[in-house]
Amino acid sequence: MSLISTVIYAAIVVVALVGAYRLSQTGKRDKVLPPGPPTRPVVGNLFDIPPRYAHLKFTEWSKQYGPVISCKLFGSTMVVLNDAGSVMELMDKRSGSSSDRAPSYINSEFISANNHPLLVGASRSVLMRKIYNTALAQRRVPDYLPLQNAESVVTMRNILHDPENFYEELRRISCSLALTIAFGKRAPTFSGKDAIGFSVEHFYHVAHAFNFFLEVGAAPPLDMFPILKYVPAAFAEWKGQAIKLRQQMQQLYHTMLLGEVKERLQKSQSYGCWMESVIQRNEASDDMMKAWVGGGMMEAGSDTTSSVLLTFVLAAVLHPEKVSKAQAELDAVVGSDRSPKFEDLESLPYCRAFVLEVMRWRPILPAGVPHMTSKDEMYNGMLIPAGTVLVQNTWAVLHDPAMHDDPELFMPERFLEHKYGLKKGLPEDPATFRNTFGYGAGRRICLGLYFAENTIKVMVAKMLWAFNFGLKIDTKTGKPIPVRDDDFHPGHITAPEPFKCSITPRGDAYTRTIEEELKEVTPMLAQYERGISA
Ligand code: HEM
Repeated sequence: MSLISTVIYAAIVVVALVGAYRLSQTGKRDKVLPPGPPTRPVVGNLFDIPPRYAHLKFTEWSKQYGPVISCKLFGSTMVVLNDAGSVMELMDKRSGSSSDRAPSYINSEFISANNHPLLVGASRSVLMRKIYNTALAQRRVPDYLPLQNAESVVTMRNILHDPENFYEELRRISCSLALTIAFGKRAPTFSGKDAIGFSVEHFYHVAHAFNFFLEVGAAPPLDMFPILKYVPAAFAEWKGQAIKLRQQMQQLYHTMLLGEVKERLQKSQSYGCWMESVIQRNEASDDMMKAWVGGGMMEAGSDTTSSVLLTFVLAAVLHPEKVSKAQAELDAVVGSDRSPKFEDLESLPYCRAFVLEVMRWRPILPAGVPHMTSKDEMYNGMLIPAGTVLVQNTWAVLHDPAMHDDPELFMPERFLEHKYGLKKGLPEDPATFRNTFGYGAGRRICLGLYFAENTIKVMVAKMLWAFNFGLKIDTKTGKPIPVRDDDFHPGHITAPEPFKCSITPRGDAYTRTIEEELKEVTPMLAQYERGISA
């Protein structure tokens, strides 16, 4: 063997050994990282994280390894924060370095061209958040109270007439409110199409398809193995699905919704809605961004609010004794001649506590929306490297037995005894806890928080005032149909799986008031019914 071939041979051996060593280290947890479940070579903890209810697994691990745990997914690191202290320190206080999002190849290259407000990186999110704040800032949201009140009256009336349809109705109102603010028109029914062909049903169909597509397993792990991007379309089913979804979303957000507003402005007409000002102020970089700003408001606002309202119905069905307490309060403060309004909430502490407990008991984004760190951070002697996916385990924070008595129990009373629903004696200091963990953290905290809170408070107060809730009786067996308190559908936004229940008016006086109030709000809502075909 010549000297040259010996050198080449030796080099090949070295490269192979280095490669083998690197591969054997892939998926391994470095000692400086937060602790976590044992890793496997190469894949790390990939197969330990269940695709369904991952937040429960993280909570279980946190009992074994401590409140801050890490998981390895091939070469990437994920850190899960399971208590209030670590979320407030790392995500709230140090939000300058924890407000990025992990890149998603499918979203940026195929679907939204990096325009989805929830998924954009930290720097682009600054512009998007500025645009959203022109509609959703705390000082703006009182403007929407008359609309929220009127739509809630419609919902009470629709449930009164068709109680079995409560699931669709709660989805309708949540979507209709976002639609009205953004595009200046309402959606009076779930399935009906308006003049441009928009329907709530179709909107949820497309939004759910997008959510499911981004879930682990729906497409190959392209962000971890970029080489998979180059697999020809004939062998990669996901490419065809992604292209179809992009077409559907562009048709809905760009052609239909944005197109309608632009056409109106070209004719010098105006509904005075937020998207008109987004177009006129021209802050968004291009039309695609404008379309996603509008569509994103609908997406971020509809499924979330409706999931909380559906969770409320579930809690009300399972806890009639708590409903009775709220009704006693409502009868004393409001009576039956009118339904409660937002202004009454000041005098309705039990109803407010009911809302807070619904959101604590079953948070609808139990594992939040993951952030990504942009620089190394140390926390209690552990390293959280730049590029770590940071998960706020909202479920664990709100079910922490060190903070909450009997966290699994539905007990609005805990919020009467303590501002944050914590154990007696724990401080009521805003530096140690807050009631908004369900809305995320730091610089990426939900932009619709104030608006959503008002919708939920008004709706919950009105529903508690109007209806009794209970189990449905099976007409064949004469027995109540059981309802589970833990049957929530998978996905990062979760809601109770459809369930049967009985929702009945509390009496004739309440029914009469609902019908009367419907007449009062109808003219106000009519202004948002332009362009709605029969
Ligand atoms: C109860 C209802 C709602 C809940 C529980 C909720 C929860 C959340 C959560 C957990 C996030 C991610 C925060 C983070 O990354 O830390 C988020 C983001 C967001 N939410 Fe909400 N949300 C609700 C309603 C709404 C509504 C009604 C709107 C608009 C009308 C809205 C608009 C947004 C937007 C635009 C973002 C993206 C913020 C960003 O990534 O910078 N949300 N929401």
